[in-house]
Amino acid sequence: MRGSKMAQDGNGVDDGFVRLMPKEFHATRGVEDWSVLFWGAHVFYRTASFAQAAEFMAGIARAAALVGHDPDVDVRPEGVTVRTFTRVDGALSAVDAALAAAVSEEAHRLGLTSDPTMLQISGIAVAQDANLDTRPFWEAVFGYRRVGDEDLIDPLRRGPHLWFHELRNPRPGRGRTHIDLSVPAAEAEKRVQAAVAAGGRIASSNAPYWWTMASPDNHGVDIAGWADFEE
Ligand SMILES: C[C@H](O)[C@H](O)[C@H]1CNC2=NC(N)=NC(=O)C2=N1
Repeated sequence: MRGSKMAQDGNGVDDGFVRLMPKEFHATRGVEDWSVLFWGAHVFYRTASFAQAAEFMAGIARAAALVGHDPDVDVRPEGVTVRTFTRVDGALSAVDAALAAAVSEEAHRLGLTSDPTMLQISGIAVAQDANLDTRPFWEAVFGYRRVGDEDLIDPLRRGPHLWFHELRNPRPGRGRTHIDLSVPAAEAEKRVQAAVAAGGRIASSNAPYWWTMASPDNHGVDIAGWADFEE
């Protein structure tokens, strides 16, 4: 599958850890609230206030200290998003499952509930001619760093990543860049249907792994659920 992004794109980086595939991650007890998207395992818990989000943040910090692995955390008054990964390309290991379970325990202690419909990772896919390398330009413009041969990422993992792929046959009516959206597997098709209801079109379907969508004026968006089922 084209989608074995994370497997292939450890990109020669063998950090000597035992990779936990998404299917194995999901088989771990206590991580039921989590989804595996591009760049790691993610969860979103709703909070009633910023103060409650901060209280949860303190619990997350305790969980991280206990497990010995630090997550990325996005704190908003509406809720808290947590991401864990082991390798820079988002590949997981057992420690991510342990941290995920510990974070969920803290959330449940506070009575928080997760909402997977709030999870998504967006990226910009840039097509380039086979013998052209435009990565240095994009690296300079964004101030991004390389991960493997195909991706550039925000060093603090905030903005969308850039993915470089070869421009295959010219595709009139579709530009040289498209948007990638990685969502929980259970959300992908709903998102496709919502996009169609809003005037979009399915240009090609690789259901349930990914759909290539076109906006009413032919901008491309790929909606991907595959990261959540990789075995
Ligand atoms: C829809 C499809 O899953 C996406 O276009 C994938 C394909 N493979 C990919 N591979 C890499 N390395 N980065 C990506 O962002 C990416 N996106």
